[in-house]
Parts: sequence; C-alpha cells; structure tokens
Amino acid sequence: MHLAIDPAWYGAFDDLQEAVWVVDADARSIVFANLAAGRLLGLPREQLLGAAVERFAATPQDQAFWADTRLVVADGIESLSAVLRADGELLPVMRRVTPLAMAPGLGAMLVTMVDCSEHQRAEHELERLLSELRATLDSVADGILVCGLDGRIRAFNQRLVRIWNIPQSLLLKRDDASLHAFLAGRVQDSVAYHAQLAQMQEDPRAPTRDVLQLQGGQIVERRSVPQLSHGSVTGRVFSFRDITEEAQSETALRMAAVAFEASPYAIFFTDARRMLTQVNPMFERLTGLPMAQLLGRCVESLFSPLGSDWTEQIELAWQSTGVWNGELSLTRDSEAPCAVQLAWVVLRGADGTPEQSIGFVRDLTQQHAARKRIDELAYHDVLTGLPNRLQLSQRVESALRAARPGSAGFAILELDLDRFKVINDSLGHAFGDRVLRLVAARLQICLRQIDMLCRLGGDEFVVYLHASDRATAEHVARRMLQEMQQPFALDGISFSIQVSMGISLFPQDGRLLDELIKHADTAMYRVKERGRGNFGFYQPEMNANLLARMQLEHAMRQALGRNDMQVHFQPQIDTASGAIVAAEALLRWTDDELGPISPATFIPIAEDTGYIITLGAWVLEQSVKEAARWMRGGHSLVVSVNVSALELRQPDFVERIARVLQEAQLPAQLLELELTESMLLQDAEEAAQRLQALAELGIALAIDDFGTGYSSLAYLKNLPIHKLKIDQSFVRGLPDDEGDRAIVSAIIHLGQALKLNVVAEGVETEAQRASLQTLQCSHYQGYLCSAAMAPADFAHWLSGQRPAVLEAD
Ligand SMILES: Nc1nc2c(ncn2[C@@H]2O[C@H](COP(=O)(O)O[C@H]3[C@@H](O)[C@H](n4cnc5c(=O)[nH]c(N)nc54)O[C@@H]3COP(=O)(O)O)[C@@H](O)[C@H]2O)c(=O)[nH]1
Repeated sequence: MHLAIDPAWYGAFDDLQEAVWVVDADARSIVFANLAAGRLLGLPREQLLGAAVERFAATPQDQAFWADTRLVVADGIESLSAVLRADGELLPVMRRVTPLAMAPGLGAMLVTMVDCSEHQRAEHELERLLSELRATLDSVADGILVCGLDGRIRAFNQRLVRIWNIPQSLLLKRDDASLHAFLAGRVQDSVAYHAQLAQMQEDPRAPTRDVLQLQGGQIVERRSVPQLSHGSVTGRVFSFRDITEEAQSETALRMAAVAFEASPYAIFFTDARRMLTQVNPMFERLTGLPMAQLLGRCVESLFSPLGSDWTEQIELAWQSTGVWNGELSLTRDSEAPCAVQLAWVVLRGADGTPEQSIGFVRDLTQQHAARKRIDELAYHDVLTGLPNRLQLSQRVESALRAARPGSAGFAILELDLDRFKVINDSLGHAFGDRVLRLVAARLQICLRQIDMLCRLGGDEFVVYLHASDRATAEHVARRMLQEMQQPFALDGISFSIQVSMGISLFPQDGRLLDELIKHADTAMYRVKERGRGNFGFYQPEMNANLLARMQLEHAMRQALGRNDMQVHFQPQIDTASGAIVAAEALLRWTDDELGPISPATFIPIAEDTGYIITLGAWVLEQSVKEAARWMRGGHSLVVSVNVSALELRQPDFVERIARVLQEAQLPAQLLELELTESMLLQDAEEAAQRLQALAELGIALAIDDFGTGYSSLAYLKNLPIHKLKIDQSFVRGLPDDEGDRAIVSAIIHLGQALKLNVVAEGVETEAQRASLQTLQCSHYQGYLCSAAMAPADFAHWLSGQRPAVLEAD
C-alpha cells in the first residue's frame, strides 16, 4: 500500500516560505511537495511528486541517510545539509526530518528545508573578515588589546604578548582578571596605572595617551580609543608601542643639546666645505663674535697664524684617524689672539666622503698662565722674585761644565741678615717680608747682570759671582756691606740691617755647589761669631770649629748627669741703700776636659737644639729650692730665673712652675722670671696669656736686656711686667757717654711712668753706680757688688747681709 496525500493539504503548505516534502518512508519517494519545495529544487512541484528522494541527495552521506531512514523515522533530525537542484547546483539547506504517523503500517516523513545559501555566504564572509582582521591585528607593529566596558578581553594580538612579555601559561588560562593583574603588576607605577584606567571608565568616549614605565626599564606608550557600535560605546581598543629606544635616543639628544649649549668647550659644526654651520655659546664667547657673524665663515679663517700646509695636515689626519688635534692661535674680535687646543673630527657619509665636521676648542690661556707660573715658582723665590736654589744650581752646573784648567773660577757668597729675627718678631712677618724685598733690591744693585743673587729662604741669600777671584769677591762683598750701611725706612720706621757674609771660591774651596755653599756657610758663621756685619773667606780649618760645636753639644748633654753644671746667684742691690733685693740665677758649666764654658757659648746651642727645655727646667728647680733654703734661713729673697723663648712656648709651662713652687714650698712672690723683649713678641697673644697666668700666680716678670729690642710700648704697657733690666751695653758708657746716659735715663723714666722697678745690669764701677743713683735708677747688678756666686758662697755672703725686704711692685 502506498501513501497518498490529500490534495486539500496543498493550499495549507503553499503559503509557507519553507520547502516541505512528505516522503514515503518505505518507497523513499516524495508524496507531497509545496510550492516552496519546487522553487528550492528548481522543478515544478508536479515533477517532484513520486520522485525518489535520493535524486536530490547531494552527498554520499545524504545518499546513505535516505537509504536507511528508520532511525530518522523513530526520532526525527535537524541538520545542515545540501540538496541537488535540478540545474545541478548544490544548495545548502537547514533540513528537518520528522516522522509522521499517517496511518498504521504507513511510514512517512515530513521534510522541511530552508535555503541556507545566503546565511552560509554571510557566515563565510564573516569568517573571512574575521581572519583578515586577525591577520591585520597580528601584522600591526603595536600591541592591541580590545576590552569590553566590563573589562572583558575581546581580542589581543601577538605583539601585545611580546611587548608585555605575557607568559604562555597565562594566555592558556584565558582568565581576563589574571591577565589584567599581570599587566598592572608589570608597570613601575601601578597606582597611576589603575588611576588612568579608572579615568577611562569615567569618560569612556575620551581617547587617551600616556607613557608607562615597565619593570626592567622598558618604556611603553599606551593609546586608547573607544570602541563604538551603532554610536554607543561598547568597549575600548588599546594600542601599546615600545618606545624604549626612541625615548632613550630622545634623552640622549636632549642631553647632547644641553651639553652643546653649556659646554665649557667652544664647539663648532661645519659642512663639507668646512664652513661653520653651528656654534655653541662658548664659541661665541671665546671668539667675541655673535653666531650671525660666525655662521658661513670658513674655519681656517678663524685660526692664525697657521703653517701653509695646515689644510694638508688636516686631510692627512682625517684620513688616518678621523681627527686633527693641535694647538693654535684663535683670532678674536676685539681682543688679542688666544692660544687654544683644537680637536677637529670629520663626520663621513655612508660612502665615506666627509659631510660634516665638529671641532672642540679649549681655551689654553689659563693653562699657559699656570704653566708660566709653575715655571716661575720652580725657578724663583716667591717673596722676592729672585732666582731660587734650583736656578742657582743650574747656573753653577753650567759654570762647572764650562770650567777649564787655568780658566777663571767663580765665587759663592752666603749672606745672612744679622738679628733679622728681631725685626720679624717685633714688627711682624709681613713687615719682615717687605724688609727682605728691600734688602734683595739693595744687594742686586751691587752685582753685574752676569752674576746671580738668589734667596734660599728666610733671611739667607746666596750670590754667584761669575768669573771671580778672591779680589773680585772681596770687592763685591765690601760694596754690599757699604750698601747695607745706609739706613732703611719703611712705614715711617728707620732702621739699619747688617749682613754677615761667608765666601767660598771655585775651584780651591770645592768643586760642587753644595760643597761651596757649605763652606761659604761655615765662613759666614765664623763672621757671626766674631761680631757680625762683616765678610770672611772660607778657610779649611773652619770645619774644625763646626766639629767643635758638635762636640760641645754632645758634652753639654752629658754635663747634667755628671754634675758638671751648677746654678750661681748674682745679687741685685738697692742703688741708694746697698741692700740686697734679689738674686739672678745664672747657669755655670765646667767640663773636665774643656774647662769652664760660658753660658753665652752653650745657651745658644741649647736653644738651637731644644735642649734648653731640659736645662731651663733644671735651673728653675735648683733656683726655687735654693730660694726656699734662703727663706728658711730668714732671707726672703726674690730669685730671678732666665727663661728662653722655647721654654715659654711649652704648653705646660705655667703648671710646671706652679708645681715646682709647691714642692719647694716657696711663695710665688719670691720667684721672678726674666724674659727678653723679642720673646714676648713671638706668638704675642699666647705669650700674653701665659704671662697673665704667671702673674695671677703671684710670679714677678722682668724684661731682660731692655732697650736692645723693638718692643712696642703700647704692647708692653698691657703686659703684667714688674721690672725692666737695662742692658749692660748702655751701662758701660756711664757716666761719661752722653748717648748711653740719655738712653738709661729714658728707660728709668719709662719705668717710673709705668711704675716698674728698673735694674741696671753690668755695673762694675762706683762711678757707674753713682751715675745711676743720680738718674734715680732704683737697683743695680754687677761685679761692683759681686759676680754670680756658687750656692754655698752666696748663702755665706747672704748671711752677712741685712735681711732683704721684698720688692714693692
Ligand atoms: N736661658 C738661660 N740663659 C742663661 C742662663 N744662665 C745664663 N744665661 C744667659 O747667658 C748669657 C750669659 O750669661 P753669663 O755669662 O752668666 O753673663 C751674665 C752675667 O754673669 C754677666 N754680668 C753680671 N755682672 C756683670 C758685670 O758687672 N760686667 C760684665 N761684663 N758682665 C756681668 O752678665 C750676664 C747677665 O745676664 P742677663 O742678666 O741674663 O742679661 C746671658 O744672656 C744670660 O742671660 C740660664 O740658666 N738660662
């Protein structure tokens, strides 16, 4: 039995757009088809009826499907399939096959089909567009990230993965939140990063641009634009560009520009023809020309004078090393040319031809001045401008090289200013320096141009007398002494300076400069020993004296330990009453071999070597102990102890004296210290403080040898001085020498005015004492009364004296 369809159905299905068949399941033939089915298959409906359904099966799978429809009959199926149209075209269709229960034993299937060809074409088009879009995304140089408004990631490209270095594992995870967190974690300033995102959310339509610094130094430019769909914002498209290199080279360019502008080097650029194309401010300053006048000028025209082959030199240098380096003279607008160092570098194009050049110019003016100054310093004495020892030695060396047997020799004169230290100490070092310059000028005029006057330092000068024998040297020495006899005047102060000179002759006194200087020095010391202000020639036996001085120093250092020294005491007497008022402690040394040695001989050696500190401390101790003994014996007598400059400068000087007094139980009022004027003027401020401290202890202070120094009375007035001791050189001429009398009288009056005791030293005759009494000098000291006595003799002598009365201040 065959399935027959009632034609009444036709009207019901013909209005449908879908193609509809009813298929006889057993015969697999079409028993019903609507109009849409005819249109779909390109056949009139009539030709469809009774047609085998396999005829329209387009694929082997479809053939198989229609061959066994039992399953279909059972369940029904909807699938994308294709039908073979009458014109042979394969038409994609969405087919639904549903079993129909028509009548018992009759199997039928309702087949509906919708033409999918448009839909499929659209899908294919979409796919093509999508793959094109993906290819485009992946081909752009920027990293792209497309996010929905909710932050969901819609798309990104591979470049984004590379720029951000997104790990593969994270990509596989396909977790948007993790990816966003990763991106935020990679930027250096994640706070700013999030703030920017929040801002974007607030204003979703605004395009943005910012620069992100990633961990590790990478710099990324982020741009974003809103993603629009039908005029509404649906998300945001981010693009990321790695601008690390760009930023770095931009920074480098900016730095280069700053360096160019602010460089201490004058810098210029030229074109291939060496015409200036750019200069920096330093170049303008150095040349004194504004940029407008420089640009377009040929570099060579700025430097002069140059050798004619300079251009060739440049070419050669550029060919071999690419840079020409050298010293030149730069012409300047309204100033004298200046020396410069030019480093001129060629910049070549890709083909190797010079295209530009760059020059670095350094002003050498200061360097040249410094070099000149260094030369001056190396060969000259800074204070006087005279040649120094180095120049002298070069001069003498050339004289030694030129020396031939029988040719004229030369002389070396060593000069030392006598008592220059007193000027320095009393009038200050600045004044002393000016005196040295005056002395240098005076000495210089006594010499020929061919001779050389040098300053070795301090007040020590050396003269090289070219081609000079003994007679010439003597002549020059006399001239210098004469010249120095003229008084000097500075700042309204008149003074005279003596020099002592020692002379050695080449070749007889030495063949080397050092030897000649040493011998001239020895000769000079001999002159000083003999009274200064003169000259003397070196004699070989003089060296023996130096040796003697060394032996004396050695013996002196042994003397204390051997009990070869003793402190003697010389009384100081009231001029009017003859009563003893004080005693001066004077050191005495008798050596087993050398016999008695005067303190005038060994004290200066002790001062020179620093041994005076040991000696002075011992003398003080002995003197204080002795005075304590006198006191205990009923004679409260002031003991006066000489102090050297070095001792006063000892930091613990005051404390040490206080300790000695304390140990000996001697009241400070019974101790007096004798200081010289010049000592007080060295480190005047410190000395004044020490004296004040001593005075506060109750110790009296006397100025020894008063009148021989250059004390400033204003300064002395402020010191806690109790006594002036008139130097014996002024006393010697009393009573007859008017000059001495006037000086002594002036000192006495000064003492009276300042309420000081005045002691005249070295009084040997009654006439001197009487004269002093007439002049109202309160005290005297000298052989007239007694020389200094050993302690026992003094004690014995003292016992026969009236008990002393403490001196009033
Ligand atoms: N720092 C120290 N200096 C000391 C010390 N002991 C001595 N001296 C100083 O040595 C210089 C020489 O001293 P001296 O040979 O002892 O001569 C002194 C007197 O003996 C001497 N004098 C005394 N009366 C007469 C005299 O009538 N005629 C004469 N021709 N000479 C005499 O004069 C010197 C006095 O010295 P002073 O009062 O100090 O000026 C000398 O500078 C001593 O200061 C010491 O322990 N420490």
